[in-house]
Amino acid sequence: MDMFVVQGGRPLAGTVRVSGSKNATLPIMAAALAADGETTLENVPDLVDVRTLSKLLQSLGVAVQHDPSGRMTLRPEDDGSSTADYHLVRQMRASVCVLGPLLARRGHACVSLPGGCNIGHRPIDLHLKGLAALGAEIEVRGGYVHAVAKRLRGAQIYLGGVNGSTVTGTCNVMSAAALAEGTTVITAAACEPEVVALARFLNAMGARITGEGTPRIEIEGVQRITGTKFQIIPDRVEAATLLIAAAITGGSLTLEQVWPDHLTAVIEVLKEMGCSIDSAAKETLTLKVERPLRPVDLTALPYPGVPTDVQAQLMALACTLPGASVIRDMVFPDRFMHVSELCRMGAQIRQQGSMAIVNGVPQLTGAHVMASDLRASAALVLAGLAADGETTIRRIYHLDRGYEQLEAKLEALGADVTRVNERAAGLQLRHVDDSEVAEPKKKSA
Ligand SMILES: CC(=O)N[C@H]1[C@@H](OP(=O)(O)OP(=O)(O)OC[C@H]2O[C@@H](n3ccc(=O)[nH]c3=O)[C@H](O)[C@@H]2O)O[C@H](CO)[C@@H](O)[C@@H]1O
Ligand SMILES: C=C(OP(=O)(O)O)C(=O)O
Repeated sequence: MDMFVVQGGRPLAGTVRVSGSKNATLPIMAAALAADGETTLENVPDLVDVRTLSKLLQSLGVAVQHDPSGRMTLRPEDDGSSTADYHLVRQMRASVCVLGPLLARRGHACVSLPGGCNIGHRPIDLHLKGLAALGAEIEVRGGYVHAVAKRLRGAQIYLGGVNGSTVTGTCNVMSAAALAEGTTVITAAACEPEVVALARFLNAMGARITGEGTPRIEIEGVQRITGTKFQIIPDRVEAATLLIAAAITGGSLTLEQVWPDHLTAVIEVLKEMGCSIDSAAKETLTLKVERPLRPVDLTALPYPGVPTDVQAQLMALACTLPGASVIRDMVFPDRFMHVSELCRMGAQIRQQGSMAIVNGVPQLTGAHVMASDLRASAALVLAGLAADGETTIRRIYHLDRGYEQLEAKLEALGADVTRVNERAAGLQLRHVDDSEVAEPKKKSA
């Protein structure tokens, strides 16, 4: 297993290009399964999740090719399996997105209950409710969802749950309804840009969807959809992570190939903290730290609110600002696995239910920490960039699921982040003597 070794204390500076969005790519790849003919996607990031979904789609009879330029072709064949196996599905949440397209295209689907980031309870009841409303017979047996429907029928579907709507649930139901007979109206639909991207992709394939990006999506079913060409949108979560990396190191950064409109809430929070942000140039964002930053009070909410996928990274930043910040997560109220690891680095955080009270400390210190999920990993990297001395972050396989070349991007901005093999480093650590543990190694530059 790999780990990151981060030497903290270097302000980031420079320009970096944002990769294609993981969470837009995955449901779009899954929807390509339901098309006649070949689809070509551009700007597909090279991530473990993308490779896992490629394998899953191949197991379902889709020929997938992804070249280093970011172009991916997907060519579905009619006679593939309709069983999405546990061993692939358990590796990532978004694999559940094959359920709707498989059912709509092949009339039956057998999909393992998904895995994904350990960020709290993640049921798929709303996905199943939506597909059942479209006329599918659904049974959960032996850890698999078994769904059957000769032809789906349009319906009125309310997708609101206790914590808001569901992003991948909206994707699943929308993809299935695209091929249903008659009209479907989804209310309390998720409004995330990734849902909008999927709707536009389906429309480019011949679907008839309106209202995407609002809580009411209307879908007029069509007989067939055909393969198309489509450009994946920039990753707003990666963009936010990089902006916070610049802020936490007191540096400056220009992001290219970014859609600032997708980052309005994050930009507002960073401005409230005191960062200077300029988005005048097209598809570009510049952040500078020109004065001491201030603590904030923020709540992660469904789009257009502050994304839950950026909550951990903002918490890392709050740990370094003098005064008390309050951070809540209303989407995943238990998404605080990063708290204890940040505290290992000297952070002062008190968690009360779905709220964390962060008392900023003058200086985080390097430590051995463990990543628990994708965005928690990113938060630990950011904390490491700001810490005094060396931070080692284990289990970065979580990070590799969703960040393309993060260490290379940070290195290009002047950070010192090295990927090392954990086994080799583990041998070294066993030889660390007591004096080094009592007095952590200081940064070298
Ligand atoms: C691959 C992907 O796109 N993942 C994103 C997607 O996950 P995902 O689509 O899994 O997240 P959801 O939007 O479904 O979850 C939002 C909330 O609804 C609850 N819920 C969800 C489904 C359901 O059937 N019943 C139910 O109660 C969840 O437990 C959670 O509290 O949106 C999340 C919220 O923006 C992001 O953090 C994830 O990065
Ligand atoms: C939680 C995430 O991913 P997933 O839904 O695939 O677990 C994420 O991207 O932050």
